[in-house]
Amino acid sequence: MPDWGSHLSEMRRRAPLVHNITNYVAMNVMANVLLAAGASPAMLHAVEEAAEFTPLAAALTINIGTPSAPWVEGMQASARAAREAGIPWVLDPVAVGATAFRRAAVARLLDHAPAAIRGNASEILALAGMAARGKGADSADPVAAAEDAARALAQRTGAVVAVTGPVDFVTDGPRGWRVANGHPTMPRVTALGCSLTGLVGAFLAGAVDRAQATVAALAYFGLAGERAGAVAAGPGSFQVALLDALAAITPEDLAAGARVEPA
Ligand SMILES: Nc1ncnc2c1ncn2[C@@H]1O[C@H](COP(=O)(O)OP(=O)(O)O)[C@@H](O)[C@H]1O
Ligand SMILES: Cc1ncsc1CCOP(=O)(O)O
Ligand SMILES: [Mg+2]
Repeated sequence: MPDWGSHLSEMRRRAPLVHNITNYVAMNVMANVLLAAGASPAMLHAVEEAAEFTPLAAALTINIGTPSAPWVEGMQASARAAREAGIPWVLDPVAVGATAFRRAAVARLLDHAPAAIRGNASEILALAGMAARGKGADSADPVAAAEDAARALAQRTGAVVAVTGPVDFVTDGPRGWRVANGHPTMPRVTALGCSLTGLVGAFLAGAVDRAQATVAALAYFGLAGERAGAVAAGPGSFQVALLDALAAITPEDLAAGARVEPA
């Protein structure tokens, strides 16, 4: 079994600058999650500067949570710049099944070869062209229903595909893993999926095995959720406790606490 903790120690050694083009809802918590983990976030989206900034970063994440036409042009330019610079970038297709505008934006972004795609089951099903029961940014499909779609999407795009939920599923096409770490309060706090996408970016910076780095990021975030859930009185204090847990977890904690099985 891989040493999932080694990915955390390597990420903290690099302390990667992660360029995030993300949504209004997630900006603050996503930046705090990255800082608590040991990475360095920068949230920039203006079409006038995004692509100029991307090559300064070790990873890029693109989240379509609150898009508009100028934002989408900045996303496209940064995705192109990341590919040209050989920088891994992660797509978070928030509510991609909800509108034609989101589907068109994502279709263009996939032309720029994301290293990874992280979404909930309804988003991954929709992205793979399957029937999906998403409810805005939330999922109404079980992760298990999206596993085949995730494998097909990974084969089609060459990206690592992570489907998150009660038990996460990660695949690069041929290989697969299930990550059982997590807590039921997590879906009750907004932008934690977005924040996890940022963490995937941080773990992918410099990673050799991008699929295993993605698994490690999901296990780390889920383990932090378990520790937060053990002390929090509700969703409000959960978010604060989650930041504390992310900062406190050591590579040894992750190696011992990761609940990952081959799929
Ligand atoms: N019911 C659940 N039980 C435990 N962990 C969960 C549950 N739902 C989501 N998570 C965890 O919450 C985080 C965010 O995932 P998710 O809610 O699927 O993303 P999104 O917010 O994009 O829909 C992930 O770490 C995932 O494993
Ligand atoms: C509620 C909402 N609306 C547009 S973006 C957003 C946040 C979604 O965050 P997550 O996908 O991590 O739950
Ligand atoms: Mg989401």
